[in-house]
Amino acid sequence: MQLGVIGLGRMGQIVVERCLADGHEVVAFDLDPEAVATAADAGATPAESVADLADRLGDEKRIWLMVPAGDAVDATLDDLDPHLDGEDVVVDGGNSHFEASARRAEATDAAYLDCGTSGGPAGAELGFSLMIGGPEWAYEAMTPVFDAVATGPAGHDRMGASGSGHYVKMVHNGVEYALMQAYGEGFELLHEGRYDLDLEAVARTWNNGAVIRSWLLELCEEAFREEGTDLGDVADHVAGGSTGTWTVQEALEQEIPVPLIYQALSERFGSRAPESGRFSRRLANRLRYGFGRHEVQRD
Ligand SMILES: NC(=O)C1=CN([C@@H]2O[C@H](COP(=O)(O)OP(=O)(O)OC[C@H]3O[C@@H](n4cnc5c(N)ncnc54)[C@H](O)[C@@H]3O)[C@@H](O)[C@H]2O)C=CC1
Ligand SMILES: O=C(CO)[C@H](O)[C@H](O)COP(=O)(O)O
Repeated sequence: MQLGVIGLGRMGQIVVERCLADGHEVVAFDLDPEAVATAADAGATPAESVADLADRLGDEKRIWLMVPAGDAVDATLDDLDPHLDGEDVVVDGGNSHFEASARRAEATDAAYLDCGTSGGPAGAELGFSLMIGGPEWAYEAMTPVFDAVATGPAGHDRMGASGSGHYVKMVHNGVEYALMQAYGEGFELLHEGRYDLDLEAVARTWNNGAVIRSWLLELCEEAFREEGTDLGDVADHVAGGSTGTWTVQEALEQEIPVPLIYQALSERFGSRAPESGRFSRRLANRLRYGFGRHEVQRD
């Protein structure tokens, strides 16, 4: 299949490389010419603009957006819209708000798929987990690409109508916050508690058969191995927070109590006060690098 990819950062380059590796043809565009050159080196056809990318795709265009959520998605769709009709499919693989995705699906002539993407740059080799919302026929049409970008056929599914893919990803991120907070609190107690423990050894032991083993726990093990059992100069400042905020806002609207997710989000906000000093926050800061290659704040 021929696929246009717009947005060639940490995640978009992986979409390009996994599609090329699976035998698909890729046309690539980014505002940053260096990112386009990287995609071209990997085997993609470089495009000079969104319009150029659209021109290089035939009828029944298949386009994947991997730009930052918000204005960049709307700006890209504004440029794409004159080139799209009802036989085309656009996938937004970023972390857009589900209501914005439902609005965009209504507004564009193309079939619009909102695709929550999990696995982060660190999961590039394995492939991603993809949660997709939008028209069934468009999901079917894009399945060869989803097979390539995801871990395989079991790594993606259609969640339901427009918006549902990003809705599921939003809740996924809320769960991610609470899990990070739980590991952070446990390791903080072990770090400050009664025994002089090697936390890498604790994490490694837990990762081998314990009830609480997980990828995030493997990233805890990696963090202690690379930073030391006291996390070295990793600061107690946790960035990010938009998807967790949306999860809490939606839970309030639905009157569903989500105290763990709310608490994890407020811990992030609390970490931004000067000299907050908590170990759990320092581990959360380092884990965001582990799964998302987000910059580690250091003292
Ligand atoms: N990094 C991660 O772990 C994950 C990120 N996401 C989401 O995927 C999306 C992309 O994330 P990253 O690749 O990490 O971001 P990034 O910042 O590494 O890359 C974004 C790319 O989009 C380009 N760009 C920005 N505006 C553009 C425009 N109007 N037209 C063309 N190109 C444009 C930038 O030049 C940059 O190369 C975001 O929505 C993010 O929230 C989703 C899951 C995991
Ligand atoms: O979606 C993700 C992981 O699943 C991305 O890493 C996202 O950037 C996390 O951002 P935040 O910490 O602000 O929620």
